[in-house]
Amino acid sequence: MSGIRQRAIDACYEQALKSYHEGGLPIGSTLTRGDEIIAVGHNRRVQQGNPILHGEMDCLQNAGRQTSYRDCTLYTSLSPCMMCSGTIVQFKIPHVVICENRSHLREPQFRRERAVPARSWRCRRHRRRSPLHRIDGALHCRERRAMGGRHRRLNRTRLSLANPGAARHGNGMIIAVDGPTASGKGTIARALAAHFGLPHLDTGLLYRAVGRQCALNGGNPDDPADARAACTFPDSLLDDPELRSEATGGLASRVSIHSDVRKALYERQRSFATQPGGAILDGRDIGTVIAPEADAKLFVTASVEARAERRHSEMLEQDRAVSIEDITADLAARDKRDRTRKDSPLVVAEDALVIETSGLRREEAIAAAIAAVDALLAEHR
Ligand SMILES: Nc1ncnc2c1ncn2[C@@H]1O[C@H](COP(=O)(O)OP(=O)(O)OP(=O)(O)O)[C@@H](O)[C@H]1O
Ligand SMILES: Nc1ccn([C@H]2C[C@H](O)[C@@H](COP(=O)(O)O)O2)c(=O)n1
Repeated sequence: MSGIRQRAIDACYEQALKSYHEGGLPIGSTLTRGDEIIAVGHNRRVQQGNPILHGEMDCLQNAGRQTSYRDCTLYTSLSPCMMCSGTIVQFKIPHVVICENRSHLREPQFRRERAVPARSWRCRRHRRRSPLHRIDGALHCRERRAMGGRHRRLNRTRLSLANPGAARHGNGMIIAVDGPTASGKGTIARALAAHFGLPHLDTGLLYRAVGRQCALNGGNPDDPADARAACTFPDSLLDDPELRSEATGGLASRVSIHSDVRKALYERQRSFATQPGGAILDGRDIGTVIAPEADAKLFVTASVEARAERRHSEMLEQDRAVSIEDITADLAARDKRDRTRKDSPLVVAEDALVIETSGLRREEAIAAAIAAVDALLAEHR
């Protein structure tokens, strides 16, 4: 990454941290021209009791009047709000670099429509483009994760400071999404995470990693000792595309019946759920075992037929020929195993809202889930 970009991103972070230490919201911003940092600023809404002093506004104010912003780049530690996006358009700032927007993605459409190029990041080694992290420059995935990670940690802190509802447990808002295979819980959980600005964990992936590791070890997933031994899988396995396959889903369902496996994975899920700033997790036992104190619990479900249809379409898209009958039989077997196992079976938590998605399009299911969470949070207030 070029020197100025690195310095500007570092300056955003330092400004965000400064605000945090002043008791404010940790959001920082930097304005650059060529190789020079013209100004820095940070959110001072709390410190000054000024509702419009966002990080970007503070930075632009500190820069003073500029005859033109044509050759400027505005860096911001978090996705700019409508007011700041409007100012960016008004000042004709041609480039915006968003250091981290997984925690909170705001007004991307507004900026796109008005042709403000928020630069997307591309891995210098894999040439993959990331739609989420918008740290510009030639970064390798790992460097990007480290850069975005520290901004994300601060941004999560921002959520608990900015959203009093989210601080109900002094630990941030927890949303639990449970449901059977292919019910759409992952789709809903990811959309809720973007909407509420929360980090998300797909807990099924952890069980899939155990199942896969067990197979790689040449173990038997039905044997408790073999399954337990597979719990020490390396983190890199979580990136293995094979984890998403139906075969691994079946292995995951088999290893997940063993209490030792569930115990081994408990702490990882629990600490994700209780991290400062809150979290959203999807799985089978989030609302009942992992985070029974969750602020909002959803149980997402759909008929076996609808779920089999969805899986079938997914597979056709991937050019994989499997009959719908085979998929239906596999789903039914996994449902039975997940619902009837002794330890932490898939059940609807008493205080969960059920969302039946069979007749709902994706967007409708997401809208229903957002409305349900809003209703559950309103109940708590
Ligand atoms: N309401 C919906 N209508 C149609 N298709 C949907 C709907 N919700 C999700 N899908 C599609 O169904 C498939 C399964 O959805 P998703 O991965 O969200 O389910 P899941 O419950 O998280 O599955 P898994 O148990 O494998 O983690 C995906 O291809 C998704 O795009
Ligand atoms: N919290 C969880 C998450 C998953 N499992 C098991 C049961 C599932 O069949 C399997 C794969 O999950 P998926 O990726 O399809 O959501 O993992 C569980 O027991 N508890």
